Amino acid sequence: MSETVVVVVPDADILASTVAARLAIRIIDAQAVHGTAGVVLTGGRVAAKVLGQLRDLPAAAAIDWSRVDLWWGDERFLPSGDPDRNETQARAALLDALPLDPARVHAMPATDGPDGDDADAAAARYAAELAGARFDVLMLGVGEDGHVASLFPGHPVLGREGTVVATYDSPKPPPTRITLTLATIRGADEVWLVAAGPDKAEPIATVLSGGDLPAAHAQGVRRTLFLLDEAAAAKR
Ligand SMILES: O=C1O[C@H](COP(=O)(O)O)[C@@H](O)[C@H](O)[C@H]1O
Repeated sequence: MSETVVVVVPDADILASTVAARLAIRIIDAQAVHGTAGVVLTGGRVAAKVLGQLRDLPAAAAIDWSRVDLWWGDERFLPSGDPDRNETQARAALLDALPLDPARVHAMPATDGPDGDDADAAAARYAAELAGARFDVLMLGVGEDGHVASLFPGHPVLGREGTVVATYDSPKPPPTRITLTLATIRGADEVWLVAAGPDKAEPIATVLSGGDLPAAHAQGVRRTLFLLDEAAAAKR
């Protein structure tokens, strides 16, 4: 039986530092049990803050970064190095400073990758790469409209089958994106929904009261954590 836990902290800075601390411990524990840790990163403002905090966290010295697999929950389908790519943001905030094994950094393909601007082929390539992967923790930001990854409310992408899919007309730019499906998200051991700020209060309240938004369907096999600041939790 999966449990859902809601944790509220005073503000976005404290949220970022506490999520970073949780993430470090989760990785250390996963490595103790499995030898490796599988982490799914998210894009968005609070995610960048979390990664920045992890960079400066003393406990992160206990992580063997060469045995961490990094994945992404979604990606804006743009050229590699584009500042709007979630990968670029994560590299700048943290990854470039870590002794990672490049073979374990599983960025979603870019438009200048082997499939060019064919987002369907790029999504299929990523699906093949993640087949059989273990996700110890999968982090998600929550959009003002209740989207997670690039799964937008009312969008046909929600009904797509498979593990990774392309979407061509996202309401939030850029329109072409690659995203894990809800089925894949729900295969993670723990799902963490991380949200800060008053713009997130409405969707968080809707989701926690049983409303039908994409974020409401993002649940971990063992645990689902809502990690919120007071502003994001204000209307629940
Ligand atoms: O476009 C995206 O937005 C969401 C939420 O971002 P935020 O800045 O409002 O926190 C993010 O979770 C997703 O990964 C990203 O592609």
